This record gives sequence, structure tokens and C-alpha cells, in this order.
Amino acid sequence: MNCPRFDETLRNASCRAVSGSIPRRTIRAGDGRDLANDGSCQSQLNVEVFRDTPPIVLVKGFATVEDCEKLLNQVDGLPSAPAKASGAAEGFIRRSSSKNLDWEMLHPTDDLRVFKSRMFALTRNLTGYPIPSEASEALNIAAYGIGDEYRAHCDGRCGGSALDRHGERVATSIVYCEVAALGGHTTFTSQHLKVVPQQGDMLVFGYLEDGRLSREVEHSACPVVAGRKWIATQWYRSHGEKLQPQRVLAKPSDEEVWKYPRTLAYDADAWEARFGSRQVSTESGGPAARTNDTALMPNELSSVSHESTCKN
Ligand SMILES: O=C(O)CCC(=O)C(=O)O
Ligand SMILES: [Fe+2]
Repeated sequence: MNCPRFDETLRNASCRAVSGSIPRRTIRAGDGRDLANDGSCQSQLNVEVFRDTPPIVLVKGFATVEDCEKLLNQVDGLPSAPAKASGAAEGFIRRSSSKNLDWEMLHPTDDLRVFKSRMFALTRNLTGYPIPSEASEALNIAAYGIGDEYRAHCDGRCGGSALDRHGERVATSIVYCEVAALGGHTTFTSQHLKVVPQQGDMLVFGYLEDGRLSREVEHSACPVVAGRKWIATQWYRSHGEKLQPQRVLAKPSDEEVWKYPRTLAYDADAWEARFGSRQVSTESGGPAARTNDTALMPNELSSVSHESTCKN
């Protein structure tokens, strides 16, 4: 595997930073609740922008304590089996416990389904990537006790052309249901960026930069020093077809999702050109042809457009 080595020095430095990074600016975005009912906008949330391209933003107060309790009930309590992903020869990269909440487990009217849809809707809006609904993966619930951590990694491929494979991971959203009393922050190692979330905040980041999967979003979870942390993560792909069948999320329908007013304009043609619509894929199902490499990805955040997410 040509997996690049991650820089533990950078990572340790960002984890040791005394305070969190200061966002470049704060914008406003709808909370996505209108997916659930009558299309009216129920509230606007503050979104701290740490980076524009690829986007790294923190949605303040996204989840309520009740949302998180419902999640926990649905998965019968926090995971306790250690999930030690040890891809690296030099040792573990992840020490935490996790389990997946499959979409199929949720009833159509279930609050958790609304919750997951809200994560999806805001991720699309804030990254500007027109991710199809079937390309959002199962919710992953992860718990970190004292000493648990997730060393520097990329959620998708670190670097390389976003065109090389169909259905690459392109974005992540993480809801912090419980934050540690000390430690446990999320750092973007090469950016010297330390995100210090509060309970209920949601971190959203995309990986695309000039048609490439950026290494700038390499990130880590710092060790928990005191207390406990648990999060709900949802990863997103450019297309759903490459997901394992049991992980393909058929609901909500695109129609349901599109109901949510997008805060960012995007260029659907550019997306298709980048990620290989069937016309530009090779016959063998190999990498999509580079037919339109100059198309721009819609990844600039605009504070103006974020002001107008309410329909009423
Ligand atoms: O726990 C964190 O802060 C980061 C988690 C993470 O990187 C992931 O779930 O992919
Ligand atoms: Fe990650």
C-alpha cells in the first residue's frame, strides 16, 4: 500500500496547544429541521469557519442532549468493544470503541432519521458538494475513555486524484455528544488547527481541492486525559454505488433531501465531470476519464448565501 506516513510530531504539537484555534469568521446556516416537517425554517445556527478550501467548519449547537440520548438508546448504550484499527505497521492508529447505526434500523418517522438527514443536509450545504443521499454511510458511534485516541489519518484517501475511483469518500461530519473534561480535541495536523468543540457541536469537513483529495484535512483525535468523549460520525462519498449493499442508504429520498434549501450554489455539471457520470467512466469500470479537469468545484463558503436559508 502506498500509504504516506503521518507526522506524529505535528500531531503531538497540535494536541498540546494550550487553546483552541480561532475561526476565520462565523456565518449562519439553517439547522436542517425543515427536512422533518413543513419546510419552514425553525432556527439558524452559528457556523465557525476555520478553513474555506477544503472546508473545515464547526456548527454550533447542532444536537440537543435529547438527540444524543435517543442515539444512545437506539444502539443500546455506548459501544464497549475496543475498535483498534491498526493499519500502521508501527502500531495502532485508533483506540476507541465503536458501532454502526444502520439506516435500515430507523423507522421513516423516527427522530433519529431526521437527525441523520440534518447532518447530511448541512454537510451538503456547508461543503457545497452535491452528495447523493445513497452515498452517506451508516452513522458510526464511537466512545473514547481515558487514554483513547485516534492518531493522524485521512478518512478517505490521502492525496491523489478524486477521479481515480468512483465513490471515494469526500466529506465527514462529526457530532460531539459528549466532550472530555480534558483532552480529546480534534486537530488538523498539517494545519496546526485545533478544534475545541462543545457538547452538541458538529464538525464538518470536505476533502476536495482542485479535483484532488487533499492531505490538508489529515486529522486526529487527541488522547482523552480526563472524562469521556463520544461522537456520532457520518462519512460521505461522491457516489453511492461503490458502497457495500448493506451500507447503501436508500432513504431519505433525493426528493426529501432536496427540499432543504441549499445554502451554496453548485455546479452539477462540474460534479458529474469530476466524479465520472456513466458517460465519462471507462467501459471496464476503471477510473473515469479526465474529460473536464478544469471544472471548478463549488467549495467557497459564502456568508451572504448562508443568511437566506429560511423559506418563510
Ligand atoms: O474523535 C475525533 O475527534 C475524530 C474522529 C475521526 O476522525 C473519525 O471518526 O474519522
Ligand atoms: Fe477521521
